Amino acid sequence: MFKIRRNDAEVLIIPRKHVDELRDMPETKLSAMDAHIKNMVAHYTIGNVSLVRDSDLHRRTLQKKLTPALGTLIPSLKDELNYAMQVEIPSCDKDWAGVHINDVTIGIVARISARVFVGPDLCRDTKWLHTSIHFTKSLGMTRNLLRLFPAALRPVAARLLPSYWRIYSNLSAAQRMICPIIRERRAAEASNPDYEKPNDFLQWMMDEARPGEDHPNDIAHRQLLVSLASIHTTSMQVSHFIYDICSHPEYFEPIREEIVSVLREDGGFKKPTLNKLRKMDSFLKESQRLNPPLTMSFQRVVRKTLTLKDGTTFPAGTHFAMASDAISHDPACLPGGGDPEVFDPFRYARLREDKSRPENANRYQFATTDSASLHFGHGIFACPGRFFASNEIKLILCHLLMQYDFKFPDGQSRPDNLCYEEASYPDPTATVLIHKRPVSDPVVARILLG
Ligand code: HEM
Repeated sequence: MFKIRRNDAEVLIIPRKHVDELRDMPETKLSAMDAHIKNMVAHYTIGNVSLVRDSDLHRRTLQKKLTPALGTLIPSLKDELNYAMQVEIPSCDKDWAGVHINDVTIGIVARISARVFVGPDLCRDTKWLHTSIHFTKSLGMTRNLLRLFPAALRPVAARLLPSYWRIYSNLSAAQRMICPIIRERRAAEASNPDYEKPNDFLQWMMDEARPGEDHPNDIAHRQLLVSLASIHTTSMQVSHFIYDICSHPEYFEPIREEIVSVLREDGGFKKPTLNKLRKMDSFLKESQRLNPPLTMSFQRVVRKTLTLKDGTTFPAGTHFAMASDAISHDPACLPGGGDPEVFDPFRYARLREDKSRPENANRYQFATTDSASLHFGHGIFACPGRFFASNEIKLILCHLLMQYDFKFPDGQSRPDNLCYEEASYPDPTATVLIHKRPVSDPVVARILLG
């Protein structure tokens, strides 16, 4: 056990052996949200901290409404994806085009997520797309800068940062766009017994909201917080995948063969289709293992002094985390053995297909967490959007990989990731070359393009 000193806080790194005892401890004892609030410097970046501290409306809605609806969302995600690819990918039919792939993936993810979050009209509104993307950028920048200042100076420092003011102008813009929609929907529901409610995350939050959680301004703010939690995390994963497959081009064919075989077998994107893409799932997990979004995860703040079974005591207020990146590089934590420094994208697929271990079939998936795989967190406060993220990423990759070839420009290799404190990002300035390819299988072409 050791402490690391971040610019703004001391974080205790605890051993992996404790994670199973801690994973399901209730918020009253151990708080994931208190850690998020500290990490986000939320008194400045969110402002109304009680929105997230005293209510879990968006987490509840993700778990109770979004995840169970995943199978039914594929047609609208796919529809928006075809449109998003036309808008976000430059023309490259005749020749290779250079792109900053991270810009492309942010654009695509923001658009298709918005289709599910706010419905078919607002998701094509460039003002909404700009607001949801730039809210995250401004908030991230403000958080990083404010972490450099002692708490006493933050009230002054925040007001000197243009990014701080941008957070609140993005929030006002979101409220101006979302609040009238909420009011219209409520009025329609109250006045028309045959009113059919829209099937989007905004509506699910409206339905799920308890008294005190239902003010339109707060729902709009939450909608931005869900964008914050989802757009950049998901698009970074797609960018890492593209960087990794360009570094290991021998994997294009096996992944494409799997897509063709699964789509032909199912005749389209049916409910189980994306789960059948085991090689792609394994590639994603390996890519995340070596390029995690955070080097330390499972961050929690102890609310009441806590004594574990082995006598270890954490005083109230302790902020701890697991060294999730170091764990990913520990040979003892690598399922199936092997060298953790080697990029072996099908290592998890092989484990799942091992007929002598039928219990493995549903383990080691991209979206599953365990004490050795902590990049979505773990336990009751693990990322509630990870199943949606996994589906969305696979759908995007099926379309991108079947319709485009990718490679690095001559002489360029995988760009190093950028790091700031515990956060790590794919280099947004690296260029990838992209070229349209024909989808030769007619069944797959109809499914993807239809
Ligand atoms: C590859 C993409 C993603 C990654 C790597 C990721 C990672 C994480 C991690 C590490 C946490 C903290 C978990 C913990 O402390 O145990 C988290 C929390 C969270 N994630 Fe994700 N996430 C992703 C996508 C998404 C998406 C798509 C959504 C929404 C649709 C989402 C919504 C959230 C929310 C709301 C929380 C805070 C949970 C709370 O309220 O306690 N995430 N995520």
